[in-house]
Amino acid sequence: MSLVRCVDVARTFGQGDRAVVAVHGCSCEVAASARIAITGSSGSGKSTLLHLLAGLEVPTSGTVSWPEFGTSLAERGRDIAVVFQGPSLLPALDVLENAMMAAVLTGIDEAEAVVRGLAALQAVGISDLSNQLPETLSGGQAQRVAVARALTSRPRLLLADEPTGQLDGVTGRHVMDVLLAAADELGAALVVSTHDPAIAARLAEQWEMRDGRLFVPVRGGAA
Ligand SMILES: Nc1ncnc2c1ncn2[C@@H]1O[C@H](COP(=O)(O)OP(=O)(O)OP(=O)(O)O)[C@@H](O)[C@H]1O
Repeated sequence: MSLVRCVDVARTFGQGDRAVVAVHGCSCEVAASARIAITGSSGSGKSTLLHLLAGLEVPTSGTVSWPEFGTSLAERGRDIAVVFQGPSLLPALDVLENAMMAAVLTGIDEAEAVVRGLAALQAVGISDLSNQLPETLSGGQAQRVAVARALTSRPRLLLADEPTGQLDGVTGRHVMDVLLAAADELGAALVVSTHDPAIAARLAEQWEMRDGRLFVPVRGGAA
């Protein structure tokens, strides 16, 4: 069962002489139980591919489909969660409100969203920070809130863009522990883009982006 199917997908930014082809003719599928690392150097197209898988970028050509999810953005929003690269917390909301946000936006009532938010903050190890504002958090703490937020909608597809990129080794490993445990508990697919070979090695499949082209190893064989 595939959650996402990309067929000959390309994404170009800009036009004419300034056009940058971030992703070239990429075909791939994400299975329901997948654990995938997308590796590659800076600028190779990892974030663009992740955003295409999430439906946050529209392909310039080719098709992206989500056979198991609804066709509307709202329906997909219930099943797909993204941990973004870089700061993504809303500064006026406290940690719990930020964590609840994904659940609230998918129509979960507030009392249930609070329960889910607190459970997610506990899972990432920062429930004691619930009432603090993002400006008081370290980078590692903020990233854990971003992970907690992604969990509160109980997604079936969890996409994380360099979730450990700004973190020290210990904190990064803990964030990966949380993502892997959450994916197992939710029964979700997990796709993580990363520069870090040690992080990539924790996922069952390694996909590589090189200059916008995707290389997916053949199962049980050579790349
Ligand atoms: N919105 C945009 N407008 C113009 N160019 C873009 C845009 N987004 C990405 N690009 C370009 O597309 C290419 C791929 O970028 P992308 O961010 O997907 O790579 P990446 O592998 O995720 O890089 P990094 O590891 O540094 O985050 C780069 O040349 C980048 O400059």
